[in-house]
Amino acid sequence: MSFRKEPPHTHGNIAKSAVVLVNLGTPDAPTRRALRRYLKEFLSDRRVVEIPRAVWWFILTFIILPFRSGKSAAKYKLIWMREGSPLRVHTQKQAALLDTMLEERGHHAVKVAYAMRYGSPALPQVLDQLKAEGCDRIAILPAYPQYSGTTTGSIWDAVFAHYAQVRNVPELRLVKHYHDHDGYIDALRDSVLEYWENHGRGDKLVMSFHGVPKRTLLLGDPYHCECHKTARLLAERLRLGPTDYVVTFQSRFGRAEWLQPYTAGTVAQLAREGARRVDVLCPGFTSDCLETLEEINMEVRREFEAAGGQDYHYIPCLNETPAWIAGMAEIAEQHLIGWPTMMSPSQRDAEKRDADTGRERALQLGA
Ligand SMILES: C=CC1=C(C)c2cc3[nH]c(cc4nc(cc5[nH]c(cc1n2)c(C)c5CCC(=O)O)C(CCC(=O)O)=C4C)c(C)c3C=C
Ligand SMILES: [Fe+2]
Ligand SMILES: [Fe+2]
Repeated sequence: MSFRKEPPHTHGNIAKSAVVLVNLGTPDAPTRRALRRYLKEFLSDRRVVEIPRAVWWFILTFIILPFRSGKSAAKYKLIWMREGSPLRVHTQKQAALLDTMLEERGHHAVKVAYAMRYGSPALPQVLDQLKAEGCDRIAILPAYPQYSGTTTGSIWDAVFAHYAQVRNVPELRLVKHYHDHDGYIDALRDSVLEYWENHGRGDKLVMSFHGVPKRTLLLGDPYHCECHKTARLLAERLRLGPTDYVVTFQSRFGRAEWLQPYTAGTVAQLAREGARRVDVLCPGFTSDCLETLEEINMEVRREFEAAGGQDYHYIPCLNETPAWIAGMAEIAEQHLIGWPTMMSPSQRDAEKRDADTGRERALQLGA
């Protein structure tokens, strides 16, 4: 096996640190063609669909891609923003704001980049670019607060697969999860309280998380428990009683059983039981995306109204809210400990002078 082309090693380089905010990925355009490319990459990941490869290849190629690409493109068209897909727009803005926030907190020597697990900007390209810029310390921050093998585990696969081809591998830190981190829970609490202050409050708060097949829970994936812990902590912070909120799972894909209760069925049931108003929050998504803006704010709203519900409120994701940017900075800081992130430009110059002296010494020694 050959390795990727490595920039020549030079003595005296000051290693820079970087945080890479990694999200799922999204199509480049709301078109059938772009959806086909995106879904093919996403759904070919054996972390995402765990059925025998040959069987799945057949189903994906001849059933899912031909039928789903067009249907999904139509859904993306409904939520597409002037600047592009909401998921990418928010992730990009979050990364830029996190960069500024870390700078304000004194971390002058950290760069923040963003990447996608599927689609663009592709994680391997971003990691290559950071290497070219001299970043030799990389912290990977997934956009998923709760760990699941299907999401965070898959990001690790991509990171390891990339560095398996690299000779000079940077120092790495991987943020596994922050489902119970104060910075995240407090940001969620603030966003719900602000929403209630501006729009009043419903009979029930529905906390809807993206689902996964139930089988993954039975096989040891901690995702379900982490979602429930997030919900419990948020409910405590909001001083909710056990009947004031419900935890549900959305976005079922395929025919197998997924984590229950399902969001759409629960919301319709609440309407039938006489709830006039529900407020729906998606705490597992840190950026608004297809699954929140179309599925929750459009499809599930219709189900609630069809079942006799009157007043349906969707509470937006954390997106670029200042509390969440501060929360992300706290999470990042905890994982940057021990790295020289606070070096000021003058300290960097001094360090460089020392390093240059070291280089001269190395040259004398013939290194
Ligand atoms: C938040 C965590 C997520 C988990 C866990 C997750 C698991 C998972 N998803 C699918 C299938 C699809 N998901 C799709 C979109 C999508 N999924 C997440 C997040 C999680 N997925 C996000 C943020 C998005 C939105 C992306 C965007 O562009 O806005 C889609 C594509 C959309 C569609 O065609 O409906 C599919 C398909 C599986 C199978 C799975 C776990 C096994
Ligand atoms: Fe998904
Ligand atoms: Fe559990």
